[in-house]
Amino acid sequence: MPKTVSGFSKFTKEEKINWLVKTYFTNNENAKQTLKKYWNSNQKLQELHDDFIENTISNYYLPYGVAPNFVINGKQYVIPMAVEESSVVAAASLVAKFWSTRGGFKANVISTTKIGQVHFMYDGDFKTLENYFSGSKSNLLKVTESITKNMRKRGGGILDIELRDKTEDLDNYYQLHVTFETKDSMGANFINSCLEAIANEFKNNDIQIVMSILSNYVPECLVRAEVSCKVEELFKENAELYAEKFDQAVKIANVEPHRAVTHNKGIMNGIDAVVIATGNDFRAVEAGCHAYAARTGKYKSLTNCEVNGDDFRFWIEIPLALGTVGGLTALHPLAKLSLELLQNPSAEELMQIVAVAGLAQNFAALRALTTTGIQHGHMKMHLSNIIKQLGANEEEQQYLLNYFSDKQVSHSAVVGAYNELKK
Ligand SMILES: CC(C)(COP(=O)([O-])OP(=O)([O-])OC[C@H]1O[C@@H](n2cnc3c(N)ncnc32)[C@H](O)[C@@H]1OP(=O)([O-])[O-])[C@@H](O)C(=O)NCCC(=O)NCCSC(=O)C[C@@](C)(O)CC(=O)[O-]
Ligand SMILES: NC(=O)C1=CN([C@@H]2O[C@H](COP(=O)(O)OP(=O)(O)OC[C@H]3O[C@@H](n4cnc5c(N)ncnc54)[C@H](O)[C@@H]3O)[C@@H](O)[C@H]2O)C=CC1
Repeated sequence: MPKTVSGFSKFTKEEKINWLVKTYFTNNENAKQTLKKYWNSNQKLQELHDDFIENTISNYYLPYGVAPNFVINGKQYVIPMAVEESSVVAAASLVAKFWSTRGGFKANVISTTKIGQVHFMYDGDFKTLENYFSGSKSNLLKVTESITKNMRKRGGGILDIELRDKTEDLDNYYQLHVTFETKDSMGANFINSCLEAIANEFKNNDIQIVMSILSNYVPECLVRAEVSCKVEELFKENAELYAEKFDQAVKIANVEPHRAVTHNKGIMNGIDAVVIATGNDFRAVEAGCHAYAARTGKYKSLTNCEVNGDDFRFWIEIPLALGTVGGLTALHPLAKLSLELLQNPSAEELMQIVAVAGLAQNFAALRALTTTGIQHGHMKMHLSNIIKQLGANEEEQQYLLNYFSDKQVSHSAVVGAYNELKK
């Protein structure tokens, strides 16, 4: 077993790679070459990426695609998507085009409040704590003034500080529950700085601060996106039957968590791709969306459907804490480019775009699932990946793509056809 390494963080990049390949790889040169192949030839750009995180030894890049023809609240968009999974961008593009001739997507932001909490322990009389809190509340706001000054000028800042008694859940546990408006920033660093200043001012001999941190659960930072049309506009044939099956698919996701998780994974295919492309924090968005899906105590669909006579309506309501300033949004050249492609949206507009991407993705998946089945389209897009994995040359690749143009694609069918060709 390799020995623990000390001082690794102080090694140069080259030294880190040398240590790694010597310790963990049998073919040192090959591993080194793979890592180096992904370095950017522009040294400045590479240094920028090196500095995003710690112990950077290479870049791990995702394909960056675009889905054109989105119409959101009457405005045209090309949506950037950073994602590794085939058929996601194709599905978004297909659905964007489909809805562009049916009134497009309608989206609106319901609320934009973010939350942060100072968690603390207190083993005394609640009335005394309440009095102490109300006596110090104005001071708690005062100590954050230098941090919130610019945000207040933008119309944001701290909205309120509440004392919450959580002793029913955990002995001696209380919170300062703080609400924020962070305008065009996601606000994580801003919120955390405010919370630490508040905690520092609030603590006393009887109050033990445990931690001060924003919450990634933001049910009051909500966005809604919707599509609607007449049932007969939905499907070329058997529209009523397929609309009913589509509706049932959503209902199933609402009652069956195993299905709901996959259903919501499909939604996140669209959401994460845009969140990543715009330099936002996809872990925060993922955690918040799944918590919202489970807000009733049961994990459910993030989308809803209604078929009312001739009318079809399909919508999503999700919490999204996004930024169009701060974080990596201006620092990562591709994130910056994505925002420019989206015509430099405000955070609220970006919330609408991301919600639409999630809804579009779910529409594509449900339409495929309830009609042809998912594998038909997905495997059509995945075909070239399978062919490349087999090591087919250009000519063989072309032959196999033609061969499968009118056949069902599966991994074993492609392997079979390739082996036949090689005979
Ligand atoms: C895959 C499609 C789009 C094929 O759909 P199709 O009707 O066979 O496509 P087409 O070849 O007739 O082309 C029509 C349009 O689709 C788009 N399109 C088509 N091909 C491409 C391409 N190569 N590159 C870019 N765009 C493409 C594009 O907009 C194109 O229009 P055009 O540009 O020609 O004017 C369709 O079958 C589909 O939407 N399937 C669903 C795919 C899906 O949901 N994938 C997600 C991954 S599966 C998963 O992870 C989630 C899941 C499914 O488990 C979630 C759940 O269970 O709910
Ligand atoms: N739990 C979590 O989600 C955590 C996330 N993070 C990271 O924090 C980063 C996001 O934090 P932020 O505070 O948003 O970024 P940030 O620290 O880059 O700050 C953004 C700043 O931009 C300024 N600003 C300029 N114009 C503005 C406008 N129009 N509206 C609002 N602010 C404007 C404000 O001073 C604001 O504080 C992300 O990279 C995220 O990954 C950090 C800690 C925890």
